[in-house]
Amino acid sequence: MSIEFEKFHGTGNDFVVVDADEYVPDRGAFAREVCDRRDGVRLTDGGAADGGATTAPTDSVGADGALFLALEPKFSPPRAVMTLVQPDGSTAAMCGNGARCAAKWAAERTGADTVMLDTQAGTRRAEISDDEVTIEMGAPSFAPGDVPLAPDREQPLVEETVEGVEVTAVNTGVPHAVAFVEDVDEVDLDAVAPAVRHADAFPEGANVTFASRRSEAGDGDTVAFDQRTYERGVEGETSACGTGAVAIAAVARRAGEIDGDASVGVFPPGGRLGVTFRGERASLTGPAEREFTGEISSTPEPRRVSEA
Ligand SMILES: N[C@H](CCC[C@H](N)C(=O)O)C(=O)O
Repeated sequence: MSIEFEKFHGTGNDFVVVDADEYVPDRGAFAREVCDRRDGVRLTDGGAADGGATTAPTDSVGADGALFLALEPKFSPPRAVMTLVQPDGSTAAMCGNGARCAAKWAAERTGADTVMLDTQAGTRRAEISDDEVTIEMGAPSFAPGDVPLAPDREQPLVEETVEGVEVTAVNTGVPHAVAFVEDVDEVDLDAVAPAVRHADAFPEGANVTFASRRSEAGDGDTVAFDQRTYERGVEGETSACGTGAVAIAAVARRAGEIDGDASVGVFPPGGRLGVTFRGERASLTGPAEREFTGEISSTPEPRRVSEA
């Protein structure tokens, strides 16, 4: 049994997108398999033909996650239920770049330029233009129960040292530990981030995001930051992370470093993301592109519990 997929990326954060109507009995096993950068997604013959492929990789390309999308086209605007299953088989409640890809996917199928996405972090409205998607990201929360922090914790975790790194904890749909440093490129992410990601302070783990302020902003931004994020579930650095970009802006805002209505440019290795706020609610803007389509020839069947 083969499964059709479309490969998208949002600022280099890349996803295998699968219509929820496809028969995938074990999504965790599927994601583990297709996201593998050594043995994961391959194009089958003809896979590029119907997708207007811009690239046709012959080798495995892997992905940062598998997005399962259940389209409900009868609503106006159309809706889609989004589930992100990560390379380790876990699900994440929200993904800013994945949501922008999901919105683009739904827009291509329906012709709509506004799409409502139902995520585990809430319903998010997305506006799609030719090359960019803007998505509502809700109000970032520093509340201990929302991040979440350890159950006995009553105060937000702000500028505290966790495993040797000074971080502030915020939930922007998923938990992030944000550290401001002089130069993100000087950080040995694989050396320092895993301990923070697994720290007792974060009972459900955390994505670990480093940021440094650029001396000058461009592109109409009031302020700009460089970003590098080590992601839970990927267990490594990704080329971009949308919830992380919002987390940087939210922490800088809380610290009084930027004005409430600032237009914030965030630069992960994969490009530029824009973050703005209306009141406490954030929006995220950036490119979302379909790269190619393909088929995966088989999907792992669910394992019996005794084999797991
Ligand atoms: N890359 C995503 C975030 C995924 C978060 C996930 N790694 C987790 O919380 O476990 C983004 O663009 O926002």
